[in-house]
Amino acid sequence: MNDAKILVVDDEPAIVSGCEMILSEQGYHVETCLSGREGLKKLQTVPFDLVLLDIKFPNINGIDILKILKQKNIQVTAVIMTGKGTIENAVEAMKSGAFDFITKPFGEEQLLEVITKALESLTLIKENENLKKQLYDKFDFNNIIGHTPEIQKLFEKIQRVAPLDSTVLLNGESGTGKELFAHAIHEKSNRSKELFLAVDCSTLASTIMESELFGHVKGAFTGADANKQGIFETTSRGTLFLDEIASLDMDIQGKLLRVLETGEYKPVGSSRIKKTAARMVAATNRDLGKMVEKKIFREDLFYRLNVFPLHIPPLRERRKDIPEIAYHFLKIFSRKAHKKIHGFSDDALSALVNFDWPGNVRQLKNVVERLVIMCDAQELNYQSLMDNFQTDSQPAECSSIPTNLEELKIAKKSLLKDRFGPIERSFLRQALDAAEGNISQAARSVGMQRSNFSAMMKKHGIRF
Ligand SMILES: Nc1ncnc2c1ncn2[C@@H]1O[C@H](COP(=O)(O)OP(=O)(O)OP(=O)(O)O)[C@@H](O)[C@H]1O
Repeated sequence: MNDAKILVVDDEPAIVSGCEMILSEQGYHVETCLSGREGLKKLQTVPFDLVLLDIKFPNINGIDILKILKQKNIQVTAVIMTGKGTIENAVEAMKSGAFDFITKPFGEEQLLEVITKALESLTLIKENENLKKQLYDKFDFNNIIGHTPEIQKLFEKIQRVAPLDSTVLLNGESGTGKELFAHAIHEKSNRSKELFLAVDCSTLASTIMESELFGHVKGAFTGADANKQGIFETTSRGTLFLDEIASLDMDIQGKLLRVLETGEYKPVGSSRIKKTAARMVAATNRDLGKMVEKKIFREDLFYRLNVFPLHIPPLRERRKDIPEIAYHFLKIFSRKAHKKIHGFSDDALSALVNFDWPGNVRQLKNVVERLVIMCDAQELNYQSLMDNFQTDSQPAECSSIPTNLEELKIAKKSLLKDRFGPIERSFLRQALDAAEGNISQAARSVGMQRSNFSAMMKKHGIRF
């Protein structure tokens, strides 16, 4: 938000001109006032994104200014400048709605850090407001939601590969949307009028899998009392989505390779060759390259599948998509439940953005669904979110059994984080509630340094 409009209000000319210089150099539009009254007047007449406000003026103090702005419903993010030893005032200012404070004297780095943090939070608040406005009229159903460059690049690649017959290999953690993207490939291809069939390769035993995929003839095995058409034949000229391809055993891998190379296969028990024109899209949450190295996945099949690999990043690597996805599901589930919920509170949305989502979009979807079911208010707030995170504490997803010490350590760390995160958040909330929002007091009451306590708050997206 480098085009943000910032007002600097202080009666010390050196501070005003110093801040003006540093902030203008970053591209911000800066205006200045040398008295509290002048600053207040300006804030009431001109819209600013942020005000950097001294706490002490001869006629009016910064806290009074904040209170007047609040009464008049003037929205501006405030960062308060305080002198040494006036920490209590700073806390009061935060309670009156200031986003943060900075203690004088401060350096360029400190100033820019606090301003960047405040503006980042403002961006999220504005986005929340926009999404609330759009909630009941804009989103399209059944969409793949995502505007981050990572997802936009994926869309672009899908546009290019969809009309071709090339095999696509989707890779991504569980719940990132692999099936949704596979479907999008089908929809954007010339086969969109044909069938899209999804097969989860991990659910069927290999003996059944072969006959499921390729069909069988009467008498091929005990119980085969009639000819049966396989999935390839059913798919015909459509798209076959092979999910969890890493679960296929070596024998079927060989048969699949033949289909990919020649389009030919034999039903179980038959010597007659059949041909398929199905397009294949495969998906896995495992590292097939590593499986090849360990000789548990065929190298030739890997290269055949890997013609056009698409990686879907986990949600924690595209956090900017979280608000829009959360609102997308809010719209779907509130309609379903016949509830008119206006949106998420800012701190609830911030917590959603900061959570790591080990179960990715699927987990976010489940949390929002549960929130909507439980919600009797017009807004989904932080507390209801916390309550629902706690009931969401099912074992964190561990996509595969670790195969070495390093992987084991990573899995352990991630499980600990998933279990511990909600407890840590509730711990902070409890201390803050008991201290009526006074951060220093809350930190003291639990035996922590204020700086560590606020760092932990920041990690969980808690603002006071
Ligand atoms: N970008 C997105 N926008 C909207 N919904 C999404 C998005 N990504 C995933 N979803 C939804 O999240 C859920 C999980 O997605 P999907 O089943 O495609 O994930 P997956 O990667 O195939 O999971 P798994 O590996 O466990 O099979 C689905 O309900 C899907 O519709």
